[in-house]
Amino acid sequence: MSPFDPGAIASLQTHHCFGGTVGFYEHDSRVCGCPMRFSLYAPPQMQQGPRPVLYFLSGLTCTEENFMVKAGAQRFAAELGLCLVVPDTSPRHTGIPDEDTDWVYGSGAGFYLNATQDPWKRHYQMYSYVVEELPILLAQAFAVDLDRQGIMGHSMGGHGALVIGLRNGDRYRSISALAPICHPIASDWTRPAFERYLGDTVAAWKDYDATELLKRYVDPRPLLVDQGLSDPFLQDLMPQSLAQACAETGRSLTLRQHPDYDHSYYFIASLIEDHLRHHAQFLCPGSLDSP
Ligand SMILES: N[C@@H](CCC(=O)N[C@@H](CS)C(=O)NCC(=O)O)C(=O)O
Repeated sequence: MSPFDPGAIASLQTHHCFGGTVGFYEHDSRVCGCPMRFSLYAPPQMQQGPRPVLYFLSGLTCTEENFMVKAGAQRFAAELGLCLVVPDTSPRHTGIPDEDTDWVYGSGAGFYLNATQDPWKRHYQMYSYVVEELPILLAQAFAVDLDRQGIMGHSMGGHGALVIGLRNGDRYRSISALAPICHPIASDWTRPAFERYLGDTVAAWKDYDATELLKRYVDPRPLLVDQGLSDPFLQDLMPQSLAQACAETGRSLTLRQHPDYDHSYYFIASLIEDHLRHHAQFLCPGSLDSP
């Protein structure tokens, strides 16, 4: 049996939506050593055969539900034939002391990395969960085409999408982010989580920092990033660090900065269509031909 064999999944609820289905699921994760939840939008085209998968990684405090309820992405996923998958943002109910006490680490704050430090390392393995275990699970249960995967995310999830996408050029054809945490090891807001999960070795932190990773991974996939200029977290998100790293390494980056938009799902809902169309260019080019 594969170490990433996800076992059986339980369907918690399903809802018909734009001709397809929004579903919420739970399974016993071997990688995280606890039950994990995710949501999935199956577009109507999935009834005819495998469709590309576009992951959305959510931000701090979110579950697998926020994006499905608030972003309004299903309308465009149904048009483009994209399967949307939204994992939870961390393991939960693991029994780790203080797991629920602070919103920037522990529950809802897995930072999409593999913790190496006690007490987190036994469960907080979100990087391997998203990259390895979840796709295998999906392929067992749904008509998904794992040769066509894209990844996007918001805030902490934007950080996750950039890091996971950059480090896995062979797995993800397309990457985008909304208000991503671009340089987490340089911010007093996010560095404490890295210290807890990864210890005090800066080299280990750099494996999960998009600005640092851009210097390591050179490939032609362009990045799309949107950022609101009335975002209260702007100072800690550091899009300028990402832009500078892209400029220095020749990476194609479309960084769109929007006056008046904040950090909320109102911002995400306003721009999500552009992100799905960005990914569709690479995941299902034919879908953009129709008017
Ligand atoms: N700490 C604040 C802010 C948390 C926050 O803004 N989280 C963002 C991601 S960084 C989010 O998407 N929240 C969920 C939502 O708006 O539905 C809170 O708990 O309300």
